[in-house]
Amino acid sequence: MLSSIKTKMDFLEEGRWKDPFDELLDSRTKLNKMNIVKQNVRVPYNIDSSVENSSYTEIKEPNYENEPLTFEDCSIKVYCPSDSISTPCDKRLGGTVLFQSDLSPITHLKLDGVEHSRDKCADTKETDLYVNVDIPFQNIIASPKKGPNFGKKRLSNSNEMVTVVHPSISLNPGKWRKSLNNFIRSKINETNFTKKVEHRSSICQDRKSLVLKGEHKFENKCEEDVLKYCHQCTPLPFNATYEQYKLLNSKKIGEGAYGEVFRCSANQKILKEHISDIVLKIIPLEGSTVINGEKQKTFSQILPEIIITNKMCSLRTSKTNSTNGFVSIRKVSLVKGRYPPHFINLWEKYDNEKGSENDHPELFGDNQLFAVLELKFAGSDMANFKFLNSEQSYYALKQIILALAVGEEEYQFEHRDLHLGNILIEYTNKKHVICTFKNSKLTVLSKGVNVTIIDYTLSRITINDCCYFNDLSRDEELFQATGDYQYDVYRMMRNEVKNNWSSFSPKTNIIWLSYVIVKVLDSVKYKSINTKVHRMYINKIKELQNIIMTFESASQCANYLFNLN
Ligand SMILES: Nc1ncnc2c1ncn2[C@@H]1O[C@H](COP(=O)(O)OP(=O)(O)OP(=O)(O)O)[C@@H](O)[C@H]1O
Repeated sequence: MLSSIKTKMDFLEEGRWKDPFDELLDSRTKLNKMNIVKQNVRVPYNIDSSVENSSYTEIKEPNYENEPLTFEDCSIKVYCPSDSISTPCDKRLGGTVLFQSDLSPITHLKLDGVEHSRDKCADTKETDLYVNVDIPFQNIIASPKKGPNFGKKRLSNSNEMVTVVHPSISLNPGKWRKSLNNFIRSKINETNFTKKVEHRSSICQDRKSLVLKGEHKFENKCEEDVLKYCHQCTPLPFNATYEQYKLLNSKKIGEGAYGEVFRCSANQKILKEHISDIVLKIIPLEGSTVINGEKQKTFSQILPEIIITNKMCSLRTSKTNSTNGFVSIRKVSLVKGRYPPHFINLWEKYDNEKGSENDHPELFGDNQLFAVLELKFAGSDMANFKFLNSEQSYYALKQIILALAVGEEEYQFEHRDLHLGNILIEYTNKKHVICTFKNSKLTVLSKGVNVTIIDYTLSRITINDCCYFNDLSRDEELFQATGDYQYDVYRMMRNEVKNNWSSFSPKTNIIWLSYVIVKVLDSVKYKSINTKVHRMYINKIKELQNIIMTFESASQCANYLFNLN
């Protein structure tokens, strides 16, 4: 089949592949160049899990010779007028790791240098699993033991903050920024860490986030807007809003650099709306307490996540273009107060069983604000899901392509961080997954699985001529990591958008699809691989792999896969 595709392509005259959508893209590019479209461009309010705003202009070169480096020395500071930034805080992918780059993906510091030590991972059996860790921070304490609580800030019995230290580093694809941040924190004793952290805005702070102003002064009324999205006038008391008896079968299921994620069923007698299985993503806001090594998100940084999540969810009921492929949000709340004890118990249980990389939520005080995103539970991430065989993963892939295509059509959506941790899979009894694409009803076989895309930290959308995006143009460290195709993808995206992150460049979705295809072929888990059907669909996926980069958008790819014009 592949050879026939190739042959066809060889003989087609130029432009033959273009459909009306391509033409639209062409003219959009022209219009963009002429500065006619997108007069109102909002650069992201997206923040991500690892970076945040900085508000400096100076780039300070550390004085290596005369004095020890400090956190301040290590930070490249970039002026950013108001809003924030973000970063991919990726998901845990379970695989191993490694930044083989000489430069720290976060700090731009040369990781192998000062003392030429190679800190080998003590906690892994793989002999070549190491990262050069000569970070030029002083006061590094390498503990000989690694416990489950390594690297975290905790309250000691005497109520003093202590840091548990661990000796080695192991950075996974996925939430790499979080991992490295934790690693650095854990290598620094508490006194110095606390002192230094007060004087920095982030370990990895050189990403700017701009707001190119549109018609209304969005950034000045972000708190108001967040409250509006919450349908509230003031923050609600945290404990009373999420009382234990309202939630059944609660469990912590995940964590990000900012958020803690709990799963529970709403008690139907208490909550009228019927959603049986919900996820609470709890994100501290606006406080001065540094948490998980990062400053807390601001209203202006959380707002885009709320807006994009809402918009992508609204595609479920949209007419011309609809899909269930983006996570469903039930509501969002702004709450205030200490972390409720039942959530603390769940946090500790998770920590004991799995080991948390996050700080203990007891750190939060009485006046702490939190955004609580109530999402529908959507399964486990693709890196941890075990597919029956490649037929199932092939149809999961088709669902992803369709969801992205629908997002492109409706909102000029680009996900821009579609690693396996941001693709959730759950079992379904429904035979088909249905969507509407450019007014046509399309049906994909589910083969027993349903796919949901989450985490819009780096995403880009256009709503009413306002573009929300995350300006990665100064985010050098994001483009320096190596060790997994995921990190090449960030560089490929940068080339594609020519570092103009506001532009609609749906090819980025294609680049991420090429990554997903590679993972489906090479690293996702399968129950059964010695079957004819598995081999057959592996070949089909390989055929798709061979042509995927010829498409300019997920939309164009969907046209091809579904034989549309
Ligand atoms: N709707 C959901 N259903 C099931 N699991 C979820 C859902 N949302 C989040 N999770 C789980 O929680 C984890 C953390 O969620 P998420 O990535 O949204 O947090 P985050 O704080 O944005 O992370 P980061 O910013 O560090 O990337 C996910 O990797 C996933 O395992």
